[in-house]
Amino acid sequence: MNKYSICIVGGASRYTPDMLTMLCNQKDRFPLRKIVLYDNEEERQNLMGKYTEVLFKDYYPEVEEIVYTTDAKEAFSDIDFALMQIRAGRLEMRESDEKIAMKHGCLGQETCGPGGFAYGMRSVPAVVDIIKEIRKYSPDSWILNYSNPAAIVAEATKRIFKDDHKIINICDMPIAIMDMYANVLGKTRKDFEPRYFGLNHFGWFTNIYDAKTGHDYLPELREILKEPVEFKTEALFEEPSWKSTFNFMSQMIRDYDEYLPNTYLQYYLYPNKMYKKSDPDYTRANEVMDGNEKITYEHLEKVVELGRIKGSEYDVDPDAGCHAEYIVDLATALANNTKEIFLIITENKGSIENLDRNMMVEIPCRVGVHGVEPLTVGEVPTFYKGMIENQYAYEKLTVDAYMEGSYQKAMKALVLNRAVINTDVARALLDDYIVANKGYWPELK
Ligand SMILES: NC(=O)c1ccc[n+]([C@@H]2O[C@H](COP(=O)([O-])OP(=O)(O)OC[C@H]3O[C@@H](n4cnc5c(N)ncnc54)[C@H](O)[C@@H]3O)[C@@H](O)[C@H]2O)c1
Ligand SMILES: O=P(O)(O)OC[C@H]1O[C@H](O[C@H]2[C@H](O)[C@@H](O)[C@@H](O)O[C@@H]2CO)[C@H](O)[C@@H](O)[C@@H]1O
Ligand SMILES: [Mn+2]
Repeated sequence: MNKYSICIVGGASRYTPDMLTMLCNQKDRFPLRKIVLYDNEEERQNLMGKYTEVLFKDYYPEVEEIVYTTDAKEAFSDIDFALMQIRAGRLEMRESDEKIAMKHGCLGQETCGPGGFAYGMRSVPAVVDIIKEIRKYSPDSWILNYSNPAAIVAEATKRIFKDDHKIINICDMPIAIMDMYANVLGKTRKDFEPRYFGLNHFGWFTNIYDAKTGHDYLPELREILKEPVEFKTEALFEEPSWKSTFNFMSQMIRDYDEYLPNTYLQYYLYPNKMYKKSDPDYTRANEVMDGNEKITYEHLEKVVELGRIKGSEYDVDPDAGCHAEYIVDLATALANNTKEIFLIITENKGSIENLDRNMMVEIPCRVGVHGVEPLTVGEVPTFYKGMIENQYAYEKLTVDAYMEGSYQKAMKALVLNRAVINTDVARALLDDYIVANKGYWPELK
């Protein structure tokens, strides 16, 4: 079997440790010869690199080369897969995005509403620069991007890297939701074959088929989930804001008579409620900085200090997060031609018959050595069509604003966003974001 060389871009991300554990667990079906961590923050990168050395010494000694670097040439030469998870401006800028939105009376969220717009304008140039570097040194590598806001990043990569079918944009929220369904029904996510349509963080499950029998679990799931249920989940989702998000699915299911919604729709269908639920002085960015990020980094320090991990009090959870599993599943499908179905953010090209062919939709696709092959979705009903077209126009205008350096397009994008709507609010938001994002955003004229 081939052995692969992979680079984790944003190597010091708090998602990297779970990813590394998952790679150790999957060595039989996705064996590695080399792993590279690339980040632009040297200190964090070195700690993650040293942690990788300890972890792989104990769990993956077969890997011939471990590299951690801030140098693009060193990072991107001789790689088969780049797994991209950068956060331009880090959590400090996420905090700024969320708090500026709240200051203007809009919900403060990292990928939805005005926060997602601000993050998109930072993320696109950073992701584009990195992809150009990757293409210089490893032109044939697969690039699996899940840097957010994935909808906007995907629209930009489609336009800028035309016909590069080896750039794939993905999100694991639907996977996490399917894990919840599986838990509720006493199954595993892999027992299901989903049907889904929409945009990233803006979509609906239409069917949850049994992968063997074809039985559709969606009607019974809708009945069960009309009230919040207890379900076994990863530690992160025990946090109050995630709990509240999963519980809120019940409200959406009671209010709408079809399908099962992505959790992120709460921000667009109930923006006022979501705004009132949030603390303008302590947003999700603060929770992550004080919680998950702190815990992750303290763990790394302890392991590196001890110099070993297997059998120690800091040993890894072999059941690492579904986020990591999904990425490795996808890489395996591309490498081993498994033809499994994944929900991917891809160009519509007629899959959803009554939506723009060029729209970057999130839909089921078969994945194999030739890349992503979308399944046919058919037509979507008027309500969903209207919602999606409005949101996609916002996403397109955001990318236009970035590419043309246009203040007008940026303002129009914000007005189209269901969490903003008012022109005076859009202008005020934009003016504050321009100041806060100096050095990250292109100049808008
Ligand atoms: N699509 C999804 O479903 C999904 C799921 C989880 C996380 N994410 C995304 O993954 C990313 C990482 O999230 P996180 O919370 O771990 O953030 P984080 O800040 O902990 O880690 C991101 C890392 O990227 C690095 N970075 C930033 N800009 C860079 C650049 N230009 N070049 C190289 N490295 C750079 C940072 O130094 C940091 O170490 C975010 O974009 C997040 O939204 C996406
Ligand atoms: O508020 P955060 O930073 O905790 O989460 C934001 C991300 O939320 C989703 O990702 C989940 C993922 O679905 C789950 O499997 C697990 O790994 O945790 C992630 C959350 O940290 C969402 O899909 C991402 O786009 C967000 O970045
Ligand atoms: Mn996502």
